[in-house]
Amino acid sequence: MELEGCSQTAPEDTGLHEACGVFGCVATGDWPTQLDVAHTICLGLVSLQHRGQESAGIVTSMGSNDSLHRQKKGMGLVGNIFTEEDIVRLRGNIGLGHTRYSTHGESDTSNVQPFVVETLHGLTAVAHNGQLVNARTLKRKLLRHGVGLSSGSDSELITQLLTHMPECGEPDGANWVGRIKRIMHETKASYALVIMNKDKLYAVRDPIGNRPLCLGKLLPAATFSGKKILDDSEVDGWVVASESCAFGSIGARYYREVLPGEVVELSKKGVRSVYMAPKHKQTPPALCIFEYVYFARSDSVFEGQMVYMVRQNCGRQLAKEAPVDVDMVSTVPESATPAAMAYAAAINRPYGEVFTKNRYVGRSFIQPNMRLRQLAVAKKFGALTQNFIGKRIVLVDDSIVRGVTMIPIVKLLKAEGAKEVHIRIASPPIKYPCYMGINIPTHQELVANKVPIDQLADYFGADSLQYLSVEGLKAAVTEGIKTEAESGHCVACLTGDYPVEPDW
Ligand SMILES: O=P(O)(O)OC[C@H]1O[C@H](OP(=O)(O)OP(=O)(O)O)[C@H](O)[C@@H]1O
Ligand SMILES: NC(=O)CC[C@H](N)C(=O)O
Repeated sequence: MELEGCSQTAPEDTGLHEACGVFGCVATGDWPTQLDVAHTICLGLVSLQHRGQESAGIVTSMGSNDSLHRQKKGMGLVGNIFTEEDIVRLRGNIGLGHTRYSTHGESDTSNVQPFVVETLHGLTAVAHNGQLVNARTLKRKLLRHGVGLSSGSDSELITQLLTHMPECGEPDGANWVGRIKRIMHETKASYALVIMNKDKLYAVRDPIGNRPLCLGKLLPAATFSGKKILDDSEVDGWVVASESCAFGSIGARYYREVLPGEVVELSKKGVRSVYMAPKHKQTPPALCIFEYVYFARSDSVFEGQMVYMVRQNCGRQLAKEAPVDVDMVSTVPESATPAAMAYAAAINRPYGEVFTKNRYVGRSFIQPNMRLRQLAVAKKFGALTQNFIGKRIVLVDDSIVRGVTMIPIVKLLKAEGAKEVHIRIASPPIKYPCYMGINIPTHQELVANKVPIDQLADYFGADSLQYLSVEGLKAAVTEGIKTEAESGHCVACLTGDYPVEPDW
C-alpha cells in the first residue's frame, strides 16, 4: 500500500500551491492566563491564510499534566471555520494552529491538522509545514512496527514518530528533545513544526531549513499606548509562526528566526534553544527560494530581510538583464508588484496598473482543478482599459508555472487595445518538480518544458518574453541578507539540483 499523494506522477490537476502555515502561542505569567490564546492563534492563522486555504485547525490546552486538549478543525478558510463560540470554548494557556494546502494526502477531513496523538507522556499535538522526502520509506517502517495510521498525510508520520521513545530511553521521564532528534535522524526534509505537549511548545526546523519558522513576543497592551518594555519577563506570551507577517495583527514583535536544525522550547518561562543539529557539509541550508519569489507575504522577514525588498531587487536585476523600450510598466497582481515597480524605476518608465483585481478571489493556484483555475484567472482580473489603450506595455510577473495566467491576460490586454505587450518574469523558468512542500507539477506540465523558451512569447501571444537568470535571482536574494547564521537556498525547481534526494 502506498502513501496517498506519494506517487511520482503528480495528479492531473496539481499546480503551484502555497505551503501550509503553522502557528503556536504560549502565555507567560500566572495560569489560567488572561491572554486570549485561542483568539491570538486564530488571528495568526488569518495572517497565514495565503499559505493554505483548504482547511485549518486549532488545538489548545490548559497545560497541566492531565489536561484535555480542546480542538476544532474544519475544511475551508480560517474565518469560516472558527466561530466566536469556538474561540470561547478553545480557552487555554497554550495552543497551536495550522492552515493547510495539501501536498501529501487528499484534501479531506482526515488530513486536517494539527494532528493529536496520545503518547507515554500525554497528549501531543503537531502542526507541520513541508513535505517529507522519504515519506514512503517512513510509512513502511511505521507500519512494520505495528503503528496504525489513520490518514494519508505525511504529517501523521511525524506525529507517530514522536510517540517512539528515543534510543537512549527515558530514565528521567519525558525526553522530547530526544524524540525530536529521532525525527531529524529519520527524515532530513522538509518540515517546520510546532509541537505541543503539556505546558510546552517545541518549534522545530529541519536541518536544511527548507521551510521558514520564526519567533515573536506578545507585547503587553500598555506598550500600544507607548510604554517601553524593559525585558522579556514583561511580555504577555511567546508565539511561533511560519512567517513574521502573522505578528502585526496580534500585537507581537519579531524576535528571531528558528535556525535550520534548531529545536526551540517555548514555555511560560520564555524561549530557549534546546538543540542544534550538527552541520553537514553535504547538506548546507536550503531555504526554498520560492518563498521569496512567490509564497511568502511581502511584509515577512527571512534571514534579516523583508521579502518585499528582495522582490524589488529581483525587479531591478531583471531590468539590468532584460530592459525593453515601452510606454509603461505594469504588474500581474500581486506577488509581482514590488518587482514591477522596481523594474519601472530602473528603466525610467512610468509604472501603472492595467488590471484591477477582484479582492474576493484568492490565489489562482489554490483552485482544485484546471477548469476552476482558469476561471479563477478570468474572475480575478478586470482590464483598466483607459490606462493603457494604445500603449506599449511591459508586464512583470513573479513566475510562470503552467502558463495558465499568462495566456488569458495577454489576450485581454491586446483585445482591449494595448499596442505591444512584453513579458518579463522576475524569476527563472521553472523546469523541475518540487518534492519538498510545493505542489509544482510534473516536468511535462511545466510550460517551460513544453514550449522552447524562445517560442514562449509567441505561445502567449506577447511581443517578447524574458526571464531573470538563476544567478540574477540568487544575487537579488543574497544582497540584503542580515544574519550571522549560515544561509543557502534551494533552487531545485530551477536547476534540478535537489538538496535532499527523494526516496521514490
Ligand atoms: O503560470 P501559472 O501556472 O499561471 O502560475 C504563475 C502565476 O500564479 C501566481 O499567481 P497567484 O494568483 O497564485 O498569486 P498572487 O496573487 O500572489 O500573485 C503567480 O504570481 C503567477 O501569476
Ligand atoms: N503544504 C504543506 O506544508 C502541507 C503539509 C503536509 N505535507 C500536508 O499535505 O498536509
